[in-house]
Amino acid sequence: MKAAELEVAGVSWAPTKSAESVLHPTSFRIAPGRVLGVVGPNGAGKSTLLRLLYRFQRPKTGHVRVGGQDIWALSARGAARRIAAVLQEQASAFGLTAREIVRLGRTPHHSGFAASGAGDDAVIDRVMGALSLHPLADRDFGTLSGGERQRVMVARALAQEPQVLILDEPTNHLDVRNQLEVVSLIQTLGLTIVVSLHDLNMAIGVCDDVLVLKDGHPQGFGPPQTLLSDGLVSDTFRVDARRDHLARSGAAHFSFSLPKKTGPTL
Ligand SMILES: Nc1ncnc2c1ncn2[C@@H]1O[C@H](COP(=O)(O)OP(=O)(O)OP(=O)(O)O)[C@@H](O)[C@H]1O
Repeated sequence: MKAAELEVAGVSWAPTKSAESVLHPTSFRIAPGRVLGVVGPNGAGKSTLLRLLYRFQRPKTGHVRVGGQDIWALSARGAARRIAAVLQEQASAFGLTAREIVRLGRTPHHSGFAASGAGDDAVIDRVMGALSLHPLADRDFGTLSGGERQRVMVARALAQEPQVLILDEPTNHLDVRNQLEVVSLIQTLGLTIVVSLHDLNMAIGVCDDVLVLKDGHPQGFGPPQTLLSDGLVSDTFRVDARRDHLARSGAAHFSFSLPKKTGPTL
């Protein structure tokens, strides 16, 4: 799989008939193979931005370019060969086996009614192996655990052989072991990745750069080690945030508390 540059130039979005934008003009550029984390409080606009990146919604202003090409100048199939997404809600996948779901990732590579071939099987075997899914290949998706389903959906996205991978809260509902596995996978894929994360400590560990959003406004973009200061995090999340270094590993680590209330107490 070959990574490509992702360029986001002045994109904004508002619901139809609404004058109010939920995402205000946002710009950044990610070099091929870099990992961008999108962080911010609930309702900040993270999923909205991600929907623009995987061409589910058209931006009200601005452009998204992959490898220099505007994704809306491509066909839906052409875009799906370059960008794949792993989303939080996957209800439509019930009733199929794990392998059948991974096979769906090959659809953008077929023209017309062409059947899938040996090349597809090789890709499917490879990505299922990478995610340790062979033992689950014939299981009905609906019978899998949350962590197993997440691995199947990542495999389906990788079967698309994209250049850019979008992950919306990929560690939600996962136990510690599965969270670490997803994180380690993200770090080893070599794709250009945009991942929304609620866990800032995870963002520091995984991401080359982070974009901080608040109320649909970008608050900053840059390497997490320098961008995520106590002040920016406290202000964005309306908490008292304190960044320390873990004694054993020396890794940066945030802890949080509610701001002390001023004024009369009960
Ligand atoms: N289609 C829509 N119509 C109206 N409002 C919308 C629509 N899509 C998103 N919004 C609003 O835009 C804001 C941003 O939503 P979004 O889901 O992007 O936030 P988020 O940062 O992903 O939040 P969370 O962390 O809670 O998942 C919210 O107030 C949401 O209600």
